[in-house]
Amino acid sequence: MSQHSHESDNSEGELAVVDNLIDVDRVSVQFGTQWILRDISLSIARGQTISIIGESGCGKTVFMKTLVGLITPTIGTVAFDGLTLNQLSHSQLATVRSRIGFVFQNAALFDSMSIFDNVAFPLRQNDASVGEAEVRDRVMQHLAEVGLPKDVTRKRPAELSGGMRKRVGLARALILRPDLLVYDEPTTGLDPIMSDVINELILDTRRRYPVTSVVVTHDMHTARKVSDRVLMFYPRRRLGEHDSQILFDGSPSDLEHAVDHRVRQFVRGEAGERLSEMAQGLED
Ligand SMILES: Nc1ncnc2c1ncn2[C@@H]1O[C@H](COP(=O)(O)OP(=O)(O)OP(=O)(O)O)[C@@H](O)[C@H]1O
Repeated sequence: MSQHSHESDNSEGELAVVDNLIDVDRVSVQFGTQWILRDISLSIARGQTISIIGESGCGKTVFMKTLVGLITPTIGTVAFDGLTLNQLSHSQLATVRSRIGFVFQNAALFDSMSIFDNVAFPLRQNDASVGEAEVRDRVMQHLAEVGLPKDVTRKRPAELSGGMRKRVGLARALILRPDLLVYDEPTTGLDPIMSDVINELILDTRRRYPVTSVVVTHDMHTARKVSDRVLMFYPRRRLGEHDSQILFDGSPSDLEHAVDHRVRQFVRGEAGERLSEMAQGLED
């Protein structure tokens, strides 16, 4: 159990141990004169799958990058497994990154490499001494887990469909057995059936490994289906100084009945007051 675990009362009044992989403490991020994130504090429990939703430009990607140390907060700290990211050396940060698997929106495969070499890449990069027999075993295991046949290994990414490329991206993200998996828009650009295949794979991956997952998505079906918890961000510039930027933090089943009408509008896909704002030329 890590040092930053703490005890809290559960509903029965007993003490339950809460073990967080990530602790975000009063984080704000500013670019130029603009605050993109303001005073965000939250924790992500080990094994939790959390979806981040919210309109374009609200800061989902900036938040995700801050979680993994790609952006240093202007104010506040992010701790990964008890390690405060902005206090780490480059090599310590690289070690933390090797514990994080990224599933990128466009799969981000290397076009000139075979599927086999794409999936093997993080393994070979991370540990030059790993033998080819082990590389082969692990690549084949992870390709099988994402439902890809053996004969894809020699192909190049361009020869596969978008859905297959996403699955290769997931196999590659899993090969180092990460503690954290970050999915950036995992279903964007896929048809509804293939989107559901990816949703099932996200669920299946969680069943197979005790991984913590953060899913940045516009797809409400994905957010509802794969998450234990949903966070809805709102653009900082549209809020008053003391308003919370997280409009919703809870179970996906509670989204429809959220107290805040902006959450209900978002999940139902209703433009609401934006239409009148646009008509008045106020929309940015
Ligand atoms: N490196 C940067 N420098 C300056 N501004 C940035 C930078 N990265 C993001 N921004 C700004 O921060 C805001 C939030 O961007 P972000 O990409 O996090 O939005 P998002 O919620 O992920 O949107 P989308 O759903 O469209 O991907 C935007 O106004 C964007 O222009």
